[in-house]
Amino acid sequence: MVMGRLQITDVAYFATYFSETYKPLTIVMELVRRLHCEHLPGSQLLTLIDAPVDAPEPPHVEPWKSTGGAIEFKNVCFSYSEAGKQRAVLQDINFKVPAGTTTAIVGKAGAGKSTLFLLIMRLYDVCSGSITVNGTDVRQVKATDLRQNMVLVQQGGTLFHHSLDFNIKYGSARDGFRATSEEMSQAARRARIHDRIVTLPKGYDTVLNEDGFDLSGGENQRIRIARGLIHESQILLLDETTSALDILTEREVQSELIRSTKGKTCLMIAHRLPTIIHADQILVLDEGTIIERGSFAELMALSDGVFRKMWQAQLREGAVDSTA
Ligand SMILES: Nc1ncnc2c1ncn2[C@@H]1O[C@H](COP(=O)(O)OP(=O)(O)OP(=O)(O)O)[C@@H](O)[C@H]1O
Repeated sequence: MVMGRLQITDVAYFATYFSETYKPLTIVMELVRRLHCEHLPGSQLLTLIDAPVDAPEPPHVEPWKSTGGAIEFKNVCFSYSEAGKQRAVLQDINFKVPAGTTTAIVGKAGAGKSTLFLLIMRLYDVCSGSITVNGTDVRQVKATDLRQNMVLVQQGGTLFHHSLDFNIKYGSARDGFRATSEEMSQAARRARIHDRIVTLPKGYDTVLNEDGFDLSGGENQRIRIARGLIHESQILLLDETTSALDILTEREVQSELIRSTKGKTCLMIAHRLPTIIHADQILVLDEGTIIERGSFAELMALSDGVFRKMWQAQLREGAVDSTA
């Protein structure tokens, strides 16, 4: 079953991701955080764990680096195994994300949106069909090589009990913490958190939960956005990234995200629809199938369309302003 190799940063990265959904892994997360932050410098830890990855990998694969960020799903079906039974979650999913474009994914809770990201990152393999990144089937490359080309920023998630500097630069951990202080503050500016950080007595050296500084949910989210922006990857996976922000800040951060992700392939799962107006394509997912697709204007032109109804519902709730 297992053939790959895992580094400490991968453990931390995916434990962070899973800690939201799989509570037992918060224990792993805590362990990693302690190791990472209290005992050794991060750079030394990069090679500390060389443990197997729980994912099947083809033998003897050459190191792989994608030269572009195009993604394609072809006839993808996927089921989770639940109490020994298979439960179908995605059926016959087909879509293309050309390199450098933005695709938004919307749909009800449980529709299967986040599962698409898990499959792209190969945390699970498709049951049938295929997913390619820049033309290469993701099952043909090492998971670590694949993930080197992408970054996931999600709604929840954990920051380290360490300085803000470390927490943001952690986005470049897989590149050997190569990010400079200038790149870090640039990413923080884009995520609209720089101005807040520089008002703190210790600035970027402020240690979270020490130095009298604790983060609000929105600030936490902006630090993680800055961390995501610092990572030099061709593919950005944004899962409800700006949902903890108030509407005004969300708009600001969103427009910065659009600016800073220019040229990168971006997939974003969004609940608040005004944040995805400018996406090149929007996919509407329902119970594991794509029921509508098109640009914002195309979907709004469907008089009885599901997207249009979602928009109108949000308009009534006040989540959409009529001038958006
Ligand atoms: N590890 C798992 N094992 C079994 N079922 C799972 C697992 N993860 C997710 N599911 C189920 O698969 C379905 C799709 O989940 P997914 O998280 O992809 O939906 P989603 O559209 O992202 O939902 P939300 O908007 O609430 O985040 C849901 O019914 C969920 O309960």
